[in-house]
Amino acid sequence: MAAVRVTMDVGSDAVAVITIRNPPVNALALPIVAGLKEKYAEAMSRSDVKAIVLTGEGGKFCGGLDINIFAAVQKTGDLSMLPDTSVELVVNVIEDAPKPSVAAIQGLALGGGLELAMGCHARVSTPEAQLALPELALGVVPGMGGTQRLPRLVGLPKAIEMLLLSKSSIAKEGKEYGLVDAIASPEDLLKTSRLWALEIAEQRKPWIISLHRTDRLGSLSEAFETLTAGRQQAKRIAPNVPQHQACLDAIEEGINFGGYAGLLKEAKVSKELICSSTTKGLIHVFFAQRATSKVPNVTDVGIRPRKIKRVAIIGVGLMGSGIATALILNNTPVFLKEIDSNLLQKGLKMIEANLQSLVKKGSFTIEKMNKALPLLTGVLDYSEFKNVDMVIEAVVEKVSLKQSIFAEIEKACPPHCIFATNTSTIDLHIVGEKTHSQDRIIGAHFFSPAHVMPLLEIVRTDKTSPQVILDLMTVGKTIKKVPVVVGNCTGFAVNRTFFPYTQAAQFLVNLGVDLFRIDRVVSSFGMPMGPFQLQDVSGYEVALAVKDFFATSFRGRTLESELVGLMVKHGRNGKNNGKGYYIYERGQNPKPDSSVQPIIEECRRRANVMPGGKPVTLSDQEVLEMIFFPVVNEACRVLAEGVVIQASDLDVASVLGMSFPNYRGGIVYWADSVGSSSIYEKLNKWTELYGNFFKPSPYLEERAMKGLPLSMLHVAESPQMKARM
Ligand SMILES: C[C@H](O)CC(=O)SCCNC(=O)CCNC(=O)[C@H](O)C(C)(C)COP(=O)(O)OP(=O)(O)OC[C@H]1O[C@@H](n2cnc3c(N)ncnc32)[C@H](O)[C@@H]1OP(=O)(O)O
Repeated sequence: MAAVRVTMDVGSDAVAVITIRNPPVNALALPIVAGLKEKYAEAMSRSDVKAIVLTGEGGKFCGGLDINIFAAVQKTGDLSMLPDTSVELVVNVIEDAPKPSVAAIQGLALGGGLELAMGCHARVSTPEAQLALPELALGVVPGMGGTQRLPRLVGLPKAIEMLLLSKSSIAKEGKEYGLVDAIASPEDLLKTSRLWALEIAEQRKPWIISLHRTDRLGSLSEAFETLTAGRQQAKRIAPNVPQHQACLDAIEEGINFGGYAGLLKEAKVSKELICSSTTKGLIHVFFAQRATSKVPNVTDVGIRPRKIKRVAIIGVGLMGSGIATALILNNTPVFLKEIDSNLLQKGLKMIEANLQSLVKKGSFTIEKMNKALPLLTGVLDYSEFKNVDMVIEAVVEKVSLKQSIFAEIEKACPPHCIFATNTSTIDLHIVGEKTHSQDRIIGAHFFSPAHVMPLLEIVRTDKTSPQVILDLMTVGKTIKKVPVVVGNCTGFAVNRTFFPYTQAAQFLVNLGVDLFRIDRVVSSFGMPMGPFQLQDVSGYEVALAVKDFFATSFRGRTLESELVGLMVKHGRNGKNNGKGYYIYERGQNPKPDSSVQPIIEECRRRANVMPGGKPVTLSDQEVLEMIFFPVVNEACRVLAEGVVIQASDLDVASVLGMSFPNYRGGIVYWADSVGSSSIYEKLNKWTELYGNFFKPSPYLEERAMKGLPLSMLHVAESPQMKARM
């Protein structure tokens, strides 16, 4: 029997339980949509069926429409491949049926899954089930009536909040604001749902059609006020993508002309969005992110992750405290080691502050914080290390210090213990040079702030054992990070790819381009902040500490600038001391500081790179390209050297580690949308003008010459290439 199917069981109580079976998340694939129609038709025709309970197999209700359908439509441009799940399925088959349906929700009801449930006449759920309409995060709008039914069930303000932020709720909260009608334990879920469905059929409970409700919408003027606020919020949080405004358009249509008109508008905007470049980028990132968990010779060789019960962290600075926060929040006991009790206390305070800020933001409850804190134990020596399964070293980027720490922990820890380093740049072979445990050495490169940023770059050497890689991937997932496995080189995948980003920006300043204009251009492109504000925020020490590693490793293609050194010399330390390129005042947005201009002038005089001593004139587009094309060029080297397993890993890493705009699909995907030959030509032009920093790599040159995408790692084996040869 095929795994993907819909089944129906009719009980002696005259309730038909219709079950979606499509592991792992019961996505609405085409056979499921067809199966639902078929089983509903059967249930309607059978005289022994009075009511229906709709549910999903394996503890999950439904993860939404099968996103592969979107990918197929985008590939072919054939919109007719999209099933009409809104009117044909939810309205005609479920909502307007002569027999009532109750959704029995467990695990999750996301996107089309929640929309199916909202089309039912009532919803019963287990308390912790996750409910959300995350379609906007995929670049589409809910297409099965979510824009209409959610506001009618939970009220407009809550619906707009859930939609614009793709925010999920757990069912017991959903019950409070009307999304769910009853909560039941997993054991009682079906029993309660069957009873509820029968009671509707027998008119002992109301037969509610959500699409027809208006009681939660408020007055017209209230609704328009909420919509206007929603539109302003959308402009702020999603300025470069269309789906947020489109979603509000569909809601507005429903408020003006009724739910059914709203459904038609929703269907129209859904179709308009699906083949847009931003939606394609977001869907690419969705699948690319899932692909990172498949690592050849690690996840496909039958080994199982070992349990990591206790972790030790060495060095409780900014990174160490962030990593510790992430671990304890996810129930892993942590030993924190520092060299003296002052530093230790400082670190413990930082962790407490991290937790408090998460509570303040509403990400965690005080109870959870109070449960997490006792999982921390501060230590000043290695005596507790005999009981740990993993050590994460997070001290300053100093080779000799790291080497001696690794030699010490080799003696102090049990033989199975994993030795991870959070270095962001140093070659792992060098870090572990003084040990005999090369197979246990691995990079656990977190991004700052480590308890917030989602990427975990897992760096393996040719000696790291698959078991150790798998264990760290599992720890990463446990603490809700996205682990991307990369190879060992200076800067690894992310910092290596992006080192030209800052250098190019500084070079542009030396060429006479306004520093704050550069930041504005880069932010408008979609980065959360420009390169100079980023430098302010991440601290100048980092920039100064890693500069030489890059200069040594990538000799001949780095650009020196004295800007950061001069800033420090003039008493500026970035956000740390409130004075960087910007001024930082408590409770206020950073303001460009015009008094930085003399420092910039001094830097320009020293660099002396302006042609004829005059500032160059560049368009915003040229500024953007001169910053990002060198990054693409380095990404090509990363691909050529096999630092990442597949090009899409670098897309995910750039989005999650550098906040490259996800709707542009990641650095390689974006570069392919620009075209390898155009990037190559521009880089060649700048090489002639400004030198080898811009020189196209052989990988880029080859693809540009052959007109191939950069994401195609193996040219000779590609079918396109063969077809051309
Ligand atoms: C018309 C409608 O309005 C439009 C829609 O419904 S659009 C879809 C809306 N739904 C979503 O956005 C949910 C997307 N999925 C997720 O967020 C997460 O996968 C999840 C929370 C469901 C599960 O997360 P997790 O347990 O970490 O597992 P994860 O690795 O992400 O997914 C497991 C597998 O299910 C697949 N999957 C998850 N949701 C899917 C979906 N909606 N369609 C197709 N495949 C899906 C993943 O691609 C992955 O496949 P793989 O094993 O072959 O790589």
